[in-house]
Amino acid sequence: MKKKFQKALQPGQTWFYLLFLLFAAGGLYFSLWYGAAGIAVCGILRLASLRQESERKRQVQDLMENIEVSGGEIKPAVTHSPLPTVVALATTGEIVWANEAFAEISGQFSGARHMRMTELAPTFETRWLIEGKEEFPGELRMGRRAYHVFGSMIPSGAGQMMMLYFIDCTEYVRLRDAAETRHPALAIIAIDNYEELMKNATDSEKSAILADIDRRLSEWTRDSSAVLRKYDRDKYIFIIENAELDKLAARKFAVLQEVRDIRNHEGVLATLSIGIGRDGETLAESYQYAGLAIDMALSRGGDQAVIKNRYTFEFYGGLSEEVEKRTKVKSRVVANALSQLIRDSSQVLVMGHKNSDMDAIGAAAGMVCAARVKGKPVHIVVDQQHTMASDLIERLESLPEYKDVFISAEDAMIMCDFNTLLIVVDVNRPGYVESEALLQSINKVAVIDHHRRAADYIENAVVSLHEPYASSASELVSELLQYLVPNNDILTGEAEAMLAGIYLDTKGYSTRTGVRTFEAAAYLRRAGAEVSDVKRLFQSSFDQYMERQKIISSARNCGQGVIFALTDQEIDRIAAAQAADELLSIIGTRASVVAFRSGVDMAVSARASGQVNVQLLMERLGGGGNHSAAGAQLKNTTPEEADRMITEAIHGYFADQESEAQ
Ligand SMILES: Nc1ncnc2c1ncn2[C@@H]1O[C@H](COP(=O)(O)O[C@H]2[C@@H](O)[C@H](n3cnc4c(N)ncnc43)O[C@@H]2COP(=O)(O)O)[C@@H](O)[C@H]1O
Ligand SMILES: [Mn+2]
Repeated sequence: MKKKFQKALQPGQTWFYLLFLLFAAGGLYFSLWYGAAGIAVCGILRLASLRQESERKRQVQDLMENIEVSGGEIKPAVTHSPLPTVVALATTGEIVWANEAFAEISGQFSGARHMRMTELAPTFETRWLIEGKEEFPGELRMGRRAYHVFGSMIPSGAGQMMMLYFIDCTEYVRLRDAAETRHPALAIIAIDNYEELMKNATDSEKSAILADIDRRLSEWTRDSSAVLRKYDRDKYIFIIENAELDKLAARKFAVLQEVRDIRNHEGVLATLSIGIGRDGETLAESYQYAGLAIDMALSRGGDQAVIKNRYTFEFYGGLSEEVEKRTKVKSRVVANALSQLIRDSSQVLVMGHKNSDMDAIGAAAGMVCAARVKGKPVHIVVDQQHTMASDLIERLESLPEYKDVFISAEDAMIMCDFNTLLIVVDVNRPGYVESEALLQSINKVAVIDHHRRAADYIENAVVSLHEPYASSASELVSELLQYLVPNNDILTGEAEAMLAGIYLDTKGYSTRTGVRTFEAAAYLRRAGAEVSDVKRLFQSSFDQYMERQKIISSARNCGQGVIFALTDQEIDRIAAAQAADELLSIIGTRASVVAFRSGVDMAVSARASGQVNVQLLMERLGGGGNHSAAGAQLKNTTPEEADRMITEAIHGYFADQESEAQ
């Protein structure tokens, strides 16, 4: 209604002139002259507009009559063509000419003229024509039917025109959609903690737990036409049609919560991981996607569902804390493979993440030790202007073995050859490594990391040790070193660097520690690391202490046990991380979030304990990290925008968690 009214009052429309005339006639009452002049102006304008309109019609007519194919006029052919055809103004989409076939499909025989294309087909747009393409992307819905639309631009005296042809594809779209909804997706379901659940259980308890999991899985799929089969003691294969899968996804894979209610006599909860592959060209490809998805679910800590399609991963769940589930066999196998790789390479480069910290540098020092003992030239690639480990780097640089070991990414690019081995530590996302260009230039890459995976991770690594249950990259490297070098070949400075990495990520052995963490620490202690020397690396400067206190004083309680502090000041990343750590120690706090300015961006550090997963919270802001420590970088964002975005992310996270729990 509003649109019609606006259109009626546009210049060129009869109503516009009638209204004008009414006002001018009203003027007669006040002054004969002004009234008469008004009526005359209105008449002149109307005449001019009629002339313009008829000129435009003539030009369009000319245009239609002058379109020729092989020298023959096609106007009658186009007019009577069974192919619905339209000529419309490119600027407004106003239809200036339509043939009989278009009038039939649009149901607007004479009325189609002067209507806009979007009035007939709301999703119509012209970007494809402007970009020089000949086909509208996807299908255009008009009424209850779907069309493939082809077209081109035609310059004319009446302005830029577009000529559009419509081919009915309703039946094709119906068949394709039906095939897509019935297309099978494949899933692998794994009991995450089978060993732990069954440990010390009697035979009857084991059977009861497994029967309970089987029953809950069957009930979950009962109303669908899915097929569920157990193929190993702790694994199931699951085949389901896409439409049914969408329903399970909409209910956030409720079986994850259902199974979490099962516990053994020691109180260990059962958790599942579900890896789903969909949209593969073949069943085999969907199965391959399912394999990647289950690996992804497990490497993010389990207790979640991951869907992998042709383009991306989607994540559901993952709220519980990860449970340690590692074997030393993997470390030994990786150590052997790394040893071989180092021996076969011309040189070794080691690289951590951007804004490297003591864990990244400590782990890198461990790898330098392995390469040095094997007699290979080795360097650590680091941006010394942007590091949180400058004191540690300085200490290492004072050792004769570390003279010229630290180099910039630019120098590394010049230095590397086709037989260089690049070892990436403490990071698995390509966009977060110290130098993405270097990562892309080297084809022999090994990855050693303890962070949960996000949708993008370094693919095609020749060797990968990825353990989200480990406290730190330094813990993993210490474990590898036990198989790679004799104990007395490790320099005290290297052992202390790795111990500093463990100390950092466990916050002085208070979080994320497992038996293996202490074993690694004991090994480093035997290699000569002094705990008091390590602790000295963590002393804050007076400025850092004051910055930390300043940000803590801006904290506010967001409810749900979340404390949020934001400052528009540019502060040291370490001070922000420490503030987030400290806020978490307030009684009743389940998560802390600290945001601060970093150039034109806003940086975020988040920490959590227990049930809150700050990795999922930070992923809402494009960041990542681990269950209990995560971060994000909000590009080109003001403090006010960051405040709004973070608050929304916190509310969104808890709203999702509540809907999942229902
Ligand atoms: N933009 C991002 N995208 C993806 N992931 C990100 C992003 N920003 C951060 N992350 C990940 O989040 C966690 C936590 O990062 P953080 O900066 O909050 O904390 C790290 C260090 O800043 C902090 N740290 C360094 N030195 C000290 C110190 N002397 N005292 C206290 N704290 C310190 O420790 C955190 C180390 O994290 P790690 O790299 O995971 O070991 C992190 O995973 C980022 O990768
Ligand atoms: Mn790190």
